[in-house]
Amino acid sequence: MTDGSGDRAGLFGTGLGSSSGRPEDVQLLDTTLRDGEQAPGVSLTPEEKARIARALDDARIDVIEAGSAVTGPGERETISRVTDLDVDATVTSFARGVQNDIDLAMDCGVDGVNLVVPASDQHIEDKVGTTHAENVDRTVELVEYAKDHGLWVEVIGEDGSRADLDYLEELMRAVLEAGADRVCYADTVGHATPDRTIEAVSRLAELGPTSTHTHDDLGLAVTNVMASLAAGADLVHGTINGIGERAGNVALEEVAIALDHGYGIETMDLTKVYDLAQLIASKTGIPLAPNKAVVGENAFTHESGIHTDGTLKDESMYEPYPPEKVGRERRLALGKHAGRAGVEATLNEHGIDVDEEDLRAIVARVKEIGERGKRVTDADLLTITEDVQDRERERRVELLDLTAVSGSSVPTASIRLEVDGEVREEAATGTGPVDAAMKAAEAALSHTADAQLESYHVDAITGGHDAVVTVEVEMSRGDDHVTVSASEADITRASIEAMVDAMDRLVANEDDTVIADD
Ligand SMILES: CC(=O)SCCNC(=O)CCNC(=O)[C@H](O)C(C)(C)COP(=O)(O)OP(=O)(O)OC[C@H]1O[C@@H](n2cnc3c(N)ncnc32)[C@H](O)[C@@H]1OP(=O)(O)O
Ligand SMILES: CC(C)C(=O)C(=O)O
Repeated sequence: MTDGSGDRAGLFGTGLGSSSGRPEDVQLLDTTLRDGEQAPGVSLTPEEKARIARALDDARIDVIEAGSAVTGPGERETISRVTDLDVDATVTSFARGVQNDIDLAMDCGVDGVNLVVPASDQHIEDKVGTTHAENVDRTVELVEYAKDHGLWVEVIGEDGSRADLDYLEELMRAVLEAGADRVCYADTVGHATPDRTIEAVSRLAELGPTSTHTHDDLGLAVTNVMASLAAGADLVHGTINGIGERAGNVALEEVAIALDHGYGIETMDLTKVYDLAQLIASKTGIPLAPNKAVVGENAFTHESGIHTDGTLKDESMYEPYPPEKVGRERRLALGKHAGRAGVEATLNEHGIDVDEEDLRAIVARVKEIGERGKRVTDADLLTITEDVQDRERERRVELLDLTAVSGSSVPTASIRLEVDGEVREEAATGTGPVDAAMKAAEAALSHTADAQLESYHVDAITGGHDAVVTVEVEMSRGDDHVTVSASEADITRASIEAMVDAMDRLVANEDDTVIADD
């Protein structure tokens, strides 16, 4: 579907995605394992890099920059693990304008190098301490050396966006003549405007195949990629989730969806994007902002009554593209901005019909809770509805007792539950007391085996080490989903209360035999 602008005539009037000679075939270079890993505090193990590289390859990324071989022996081991995978993508290593960096990259078995040389006066004179002429000569020699060793070579002019453009052009012309496969325009400090980007990239693209490497310091990373493509670049460097130095690199998933949706240009397999984003967030420890485009938790969640009502009438009413396109699902949430349509639809999902009068009362109560700044879970909604309809809730799963022990020995927990009048006891160990308790609860409820924990969130409501925490869980059983929250000073107890409550809600309408012990 290409319905973003409805206009394939072009970006900035240049004809991106049209038949005007601008690239329709755009390739992606993922540098999550190199520039992404340069985000402070991130260090991926060989196993993690291999797993991420495999996932990037499955998502049809064209080039994987697996790291900087010069960094050290540990990094070389991780790069070698990636090259051992024998993926379809071209696997490269960063290398400075130093022969030893190229040799170390080759020792890791890479297909190519991203040869990074200074391009701006500041980088040439003050950082590397060379001259403009010597920089050209040295880079040409290194390109010839790398090509003689059978490598794919991309020459990156570091700080290219602040370079003198005549010099940048001279440098890049020389390296292409020396056999480099492509050159790369680098907005190293994320300083460029789209106009500057178009000016620089169009000059390089006249010389030969040109890549673009943008950073988000001004929030212009995606715009500058689009400007680069419009100016003739045909390969985009970026990272999944936009992680990287300082404010990060351009997020490849944002580039990929913008090209697909806006211009009908296909790049990576978009259906793999969400799983990739989760993998990178969990392995790097850099969480996704809820409002992050494409992969943020809220990207396809609708709370406002007007939006929810519109979405229920036509799914595309408040979405630029369907969530399934990027491997996601649409969700409706309840809170202060809820309206009748959304509340009624959520109740119907739980098999509950309400009349107009009850619905009005339920909506008012939902808004009241929302106004207190609380997320309104399914369990909150069901409790409100029972109250409004004057119905007693008969619990089928109840927590009787919970003990969790942690410290210098292996965390252990034991749990006692009552399920349809029958007492069940289980114990388990885990990575921490919450994990141990959740495992014990899962074991005690294993007769309801098909229930899955879909998500688990913790928020501290008050500050300090005696803070009250709210745990929100989402559980599913077949097609049924339920969200439940519980607040306690004890995080283990809050987790188990939420989980047990969710199970109780999921089996509420089931036949007695479903959770009977066998
Ligand atoms: C914009 C970017 O993302 S660039 C990539 C950043 N990535 C990294 O820095 C990878 C991790 N880095 C490292 O492990 C180390 O910095 C190493 C191994 C590369 C170098 O370590 P050291 O020898 O201790 O040098 P140090 O880190 O202090 O300084 C960097 C050196 O690289 C040189 N250098 C920087 N860029 C380039 C370049 N493009 N070409 C050649 N040399 C360069 C600097 O001039 C400096 O050399 P000097 O010590 O002779 O002045
Ligand atoms: C090494 C280069 C490509 C880089 O990361 C940058 O310029 O930001």
